[in-house]
This record gives sequence, structure tokens and C-alpha cells, in this order.
Amino acid sequence: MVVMSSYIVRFVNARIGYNEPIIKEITLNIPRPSLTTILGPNGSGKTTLLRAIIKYARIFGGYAYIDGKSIDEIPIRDLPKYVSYSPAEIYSQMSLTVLDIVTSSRNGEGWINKDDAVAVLKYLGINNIASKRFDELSTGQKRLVLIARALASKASLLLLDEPTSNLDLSNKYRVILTLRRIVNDKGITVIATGHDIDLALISDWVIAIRNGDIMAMGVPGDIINSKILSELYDIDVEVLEINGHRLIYVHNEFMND
Ligand SMILES: Nc1ncnc2c1ncn2[C@@H]1O[C@H](COP(=O)(O)OP(=O)(O)OP(=O)(O)O)[C@@H](O)[C@H]1O
Repeated sequence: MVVMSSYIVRFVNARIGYNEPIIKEITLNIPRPSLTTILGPNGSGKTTLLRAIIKYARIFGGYAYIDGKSIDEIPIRDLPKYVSYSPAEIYSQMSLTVLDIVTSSRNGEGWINKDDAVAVLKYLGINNIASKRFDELSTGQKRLVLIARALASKASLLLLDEPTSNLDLSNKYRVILTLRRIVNDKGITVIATGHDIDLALISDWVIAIRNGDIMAMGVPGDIINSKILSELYDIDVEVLEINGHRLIYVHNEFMND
């Protein structure tokens, strides 16, 4: 049964893991459309949470829904109709081009066709690298290609694992602003994991996860503060507000506090 909901993803008392549960009984809602960021220390369960949505991680108990439909009831072959997942890295051992990478993914009807792939590359302003070898691109270019691949699936939910990791400041902002733009333009939901407070600040919804448990969830203004970040990362973080912008400062013994 499909229950229409203003949430694209819901977990209710869900326990998630692989051979055994890693994520405790979590209950969370992800609004649609939204740019949602999942923050948390290494190993806290961010990737596992994304993998539960694509049925790669196992749900041991509780309930999980995409688009109001129980994930249990969605056969794996139908998942591309709902969701596109992009891992943190993809390693292409063959000489695949950017266009090959984008068309090597499935949408709800089959493989992504070349016209759709080219249209998305143009939309993201990277059509000039369509015939370049993927494995010869910079990390920043690779990240944009993975976003293009997800977007070309036409799914209304894109799961991006660590889309801003290992990027310089300018490339990181290019990715962050691209994600913000695609959510605004297309009315889709992007759920991104990572360690990027700047991405969280520009998001609509932030989920802070620690030791497989939800520590806090809400709009960035309620989550990106000294108390929550200090507890989340177990260090003395101060969030300063300057000209309406939040800046992160970590107290330490080598700087004059
Ligand atoms: N395929 C797997 N089988 C069993 N355990 C796994 C598997 N993948 C991850 N884990 C374990 O699940 C826990 C959570 O890992 P996960 O990758 O979800 O964390 P994360 O928050 O995404 O971490 P990071 O920020 O380092 O990427 C870790 O203890 C990890 O060792």
C-alpha cells in the first residue's frame, strides 16, 4: 500500500546493519524536496543508512519507507524508479569515458540513454569533458560526473556518499552549489553523507548520527551549534556567528584562545 507523505524517506524504529545491526532503533524522516546532509564521525553508520535505502544493508526490524512505500515491498530491480545511489568512489579499470560512466547506470525504464546523459552533462556545465576518460579526470570533475550520473537516472531521490570529500575549496563549493541548484531546480531530494559543515549549512535538513544512533535532526540552524558539534565529534567546537554566517572554530592547546 502506498501512503502519500511529505517525507521521501522514513525509518521507524529501524535496526540496520550487515550480519548484525550497526544502527540502533532509529526513527527519522527526510522531507521532500530537500537537500539533506548526514553528518557524523567516521564509522558512525552514515553510509550504512544510505545502503539501507537501496537494500544493500539489511533492515533487521522496524519499518522503512521510500515515497510512502515499504522498502520491503520494492523489488531490487524496481529500485531505480525510486532512487539513485552514488558511492564515495568509483574505480574504472577500463578506459571508460564520462559518457560511458553516465550511461552505465539505470533509470526506471532501462539503461540511461545517450541523449539524456548529454542533456545532464550540459545542464551541469561539463559537456566539454563528455569524451574524456573518467580515470584521467580530477577528483572535482569525477564528483560532478557522479552527480550527473545520478541526475540522469531521473529518480526523485539521489543518495550521494561523501560528494565533497577530497576537494579543494573552490571545487567543494562547486559541488555544494550544484547540489543546492539541482534540488531547487528539479524539486528532487538529495541525501548526502560526509564531514562537511559547509554542505550541512546550505542544506534544508541535517541528521547527526553517532555510534549508530541519531543524535540530533533538524534544520541547520538547530543542529550546527557548539553543543551538538562538540558532542558529535567529541572535541571542543565553537560555532561563531559573523555577519549572519556560521563559522566553525575548534579550541586547541596550540592556538591562543
Ligand atoms: N559491508 C559491511 N559489512 C559489515 N560491516 C560493515 C560493512 N560496511 C561497513 N561496516 C561497518 O559498519 C560500521 C559503520 O560504517 P559506515 O561505513 O556506515 O560508517 P560511516 O559513518 O559512513 O563512516 P565514514 O565516515 O568513515 O565513511 C563500521 O563499523 C563499519 O566497519
